[in-house]
Amino acid sequence: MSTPHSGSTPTLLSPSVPLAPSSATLPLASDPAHLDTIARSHARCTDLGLHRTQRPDFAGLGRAELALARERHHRLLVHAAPVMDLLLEQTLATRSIVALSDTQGTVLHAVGPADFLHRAARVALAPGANWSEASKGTNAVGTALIGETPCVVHGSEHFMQANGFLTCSAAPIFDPRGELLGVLDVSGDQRSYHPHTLGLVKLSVRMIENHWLLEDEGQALRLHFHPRAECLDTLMEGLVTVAPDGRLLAANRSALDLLGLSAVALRRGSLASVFGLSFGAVADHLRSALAEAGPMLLTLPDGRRLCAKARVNAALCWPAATLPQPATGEPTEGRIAPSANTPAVPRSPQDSSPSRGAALARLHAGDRHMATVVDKLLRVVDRDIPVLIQGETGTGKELLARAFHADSRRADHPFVALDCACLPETLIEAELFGHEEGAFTGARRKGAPGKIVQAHRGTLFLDEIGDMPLALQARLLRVLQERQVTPLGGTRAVPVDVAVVSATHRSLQQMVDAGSFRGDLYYRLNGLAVQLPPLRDREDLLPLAQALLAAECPDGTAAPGLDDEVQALLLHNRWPGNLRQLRNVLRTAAAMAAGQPLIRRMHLPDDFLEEALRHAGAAPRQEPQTPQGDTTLQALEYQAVQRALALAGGNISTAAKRLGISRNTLYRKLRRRPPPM
Ligand SMILES: Nc1ncnc2c1ncn2[C@@H]1O[C@H](COP(=O)(O)OP(=O)(O)OP(=O)(O)O)[C@@H](O)[C@H]1O
Repeated sequence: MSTPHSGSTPTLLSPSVPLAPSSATLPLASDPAHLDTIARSHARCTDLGLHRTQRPDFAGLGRAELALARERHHRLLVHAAPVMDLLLEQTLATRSIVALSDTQGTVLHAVGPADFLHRAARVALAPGANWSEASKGTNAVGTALIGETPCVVHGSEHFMQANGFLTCSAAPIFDPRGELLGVLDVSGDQRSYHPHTLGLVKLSVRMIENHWLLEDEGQALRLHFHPRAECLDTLMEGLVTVAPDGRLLAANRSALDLLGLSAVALRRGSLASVFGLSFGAVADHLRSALAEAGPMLLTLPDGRRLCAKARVNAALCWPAATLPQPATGEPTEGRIAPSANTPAVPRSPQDSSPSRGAALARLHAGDRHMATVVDKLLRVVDRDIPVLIQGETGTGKELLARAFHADSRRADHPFVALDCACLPETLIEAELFGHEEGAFTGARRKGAPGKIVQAHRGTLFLDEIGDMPLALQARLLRVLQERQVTPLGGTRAVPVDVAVVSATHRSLQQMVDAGSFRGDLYYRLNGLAVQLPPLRDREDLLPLAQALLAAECPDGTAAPGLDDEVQALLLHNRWPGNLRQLRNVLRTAAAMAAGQPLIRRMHLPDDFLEEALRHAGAAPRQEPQTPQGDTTLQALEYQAVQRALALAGGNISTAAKRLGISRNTLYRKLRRRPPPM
C-alpha cells in the first residue's frame, strides 16, 4: 500500500472539494432508491444468517493466493492503479483509502494515507480481505457487486456494527462487452463523508473502462461523440470502435447511455444502422480531422443530433484496399497518419530512447517493496549520494546497481564492477587502485589504471563490500573522502569523479559492531541503504517468471506459459537462490518444454521439484523422465552445473565447492550460453 501522496496532479473536479461538516445523520436518508438498496441488502444479510453485532470475518487470502489473484487481474490492476492514485489525490482531504476489488469482493490493491490505512487494516479493509456481502454484510463493495450499480453505504447503514465508523462509495467496473471486472471503492471515516465522492468514483471508473476499451480495440477506428462539441475529449464523450467493414465492435458506458443501447445491441449494429453513416464518410472525416477540421455533425436515425470525431491509433496500418477512396479525390495512402490527439503508442521495453527511471522501473512487476526501493533510488539519482544495496544472494543487487547507473546522467560513462569476494587481498588492491609499471609482481607487469580510475565520471560498483579486507577499507575511505587515487607504486594522485554503489548480503551494521568492518567507511558508503526483498516475499513472482521466460526465448518465438500447478509450486517454494535460482529453473524448464505452449510439472528440474514439494508440504510425485539424449561434454557439464546450483539453492560458493571448482570458474561457466538441448 502506498503512503500519503503529495504534489500536484491533474484534478478530476476543480477546485478541490472541501470537507463537509461532520454529521451524525444519514446523508442519503431522503433518497428512496438508496433506502430501498440498503433495506434489500439488510434483508439478504439476515437471510444469510449474519448478525449486526457479530465480528466481521477477518480471514483474508494468504500471500500466495493474493499474488495469484493479483496475477489473474493483472490487466485490471495495470489500468486501475494510476487512476486510483489520481482519485486518492482528489479525496486526500477526507483521509480516505481507495480500494480495488475483484468480482468476488476480494481487495486486490489499496492506497491511502498511512494513518487511515492502519485503521482500515484493523477492519480488514486491506489487500486479500473479502468484502462481499456474505463476508462483511451490507457494505459499498459487496452491495455494488450484487446490484452491479454504484452505491454509498454510510455509517450505521453497514449491516455489521463493527463497520459503522466507515463511509464508503463504490462503483462497479465493466469491460466493453458489459462483463463485470471489479469494484472501485473509496472508504473513509464516516465523519468525513462528502457527497461528491461517489461522483469522483464513477468518473474514475469511466477512466479505467476507457483505457481498457482503447487497449482492447487498439487497432480499430474510433468514433468519439457527444451532443455538445465541448464535451468531446472529456470523460462524458461516447466512444465506439469500428471494424473496417463498418461493424461496431465495442463501446464505453457513455456511448451506451447516449445511444440508449445495451452492449449486446450495440455489437449487433453497424456505423450505418446506429449512426446513419457510411464507413467512407468516417474515413473522409478522419483525413479532414488531420487538417484540424472541426467535428462532424451527425443526425441519428431517430433525429437526435451528435457532434463526432474519428480517430485511429498511430500503430494502425490498414491495407489500402480496405480504405474507401476519399470523396475529395486526394490520393489515398495505405497508412492513416495519426491525428494530433491520438494517444501515443506505449514505449516498448527495448526502446533505448532516454526515459528517466525506465531501467529501474523494469526491475519489478508490481511488488510494493521493490516499488519503494525504486522510488527511493530515483530520489537520490544524480545527487552523488553513495548507495548501499543489501539483500540475499541472487536478489538482483548488481542488476539494481546497473539500472541505477543507466538511469543517471552518468549513463554514457563506464559502469565498473569489482567483486571484493572473489579476489585475494593483494589483487583487490591493485584492481581497485591501479598500479604503476613494475610496481606489482603479480600477473601483470605493465601498469594498469585500476577500477576507480576506469569508473571516472561513471559508477563504481563494489560488490560484496563486506568481504573487503580491513587493511584496504582505510585506503578506500581515503579515496572516497579525497576523491583522488594514487596507484600502487606511484606518487601522483589522480582526481576521480565516481558515483559509488556498494552491495552486500551481510549485515554491515553487525560487522561494524563486531569490529570486522570500519564504522567510518560504513557511514561513508551508506548515504542511502536499500534492502532488496527475497524472492519468496515478492508479490510479483509470477509476472517476473513470465518475463524471465520471455527473455529466454529466441527473438520471434512466443514464451511458454505456466500451468496452474507449476504456478502454485513457484509460489510455494522458498527460493534460497532467489532470482538467479528462478532463472535457472525456468531456463531448464523452457528447454524441457521444447516449444510446447505450457510449462508443466514434468518439465521442472527434479531438484527444484523436490525442494518445492517439500516447501508445499506434499510428497514428490513420480513423473516420467524427459529423455535427455545429449551426452556431449558441454551438455553434461551444463547439467552438472545446473544441478549443483539447484542443490546449493543458488549459492555460488556452495555450488562451486560441490563441483570442485573455484567461484570464479563457476561464474565463468554460468556466463556461457547453455548448449542446445
Ligand atoms: N528484476 C529482475 N528481473 C529479472 N532478472 C533478474 C532481476 N533481478 C535479478 N535478476 C537475475 O538474477 C540473477 C542474479 O542477479 P544479480 O547478480 O544482480 O544478483 P545479486 O544479488 O547481485 O547476486 P550475488 O549476491 O550472488 O552477487 C541474474 O541472472 C539477473 O539477471
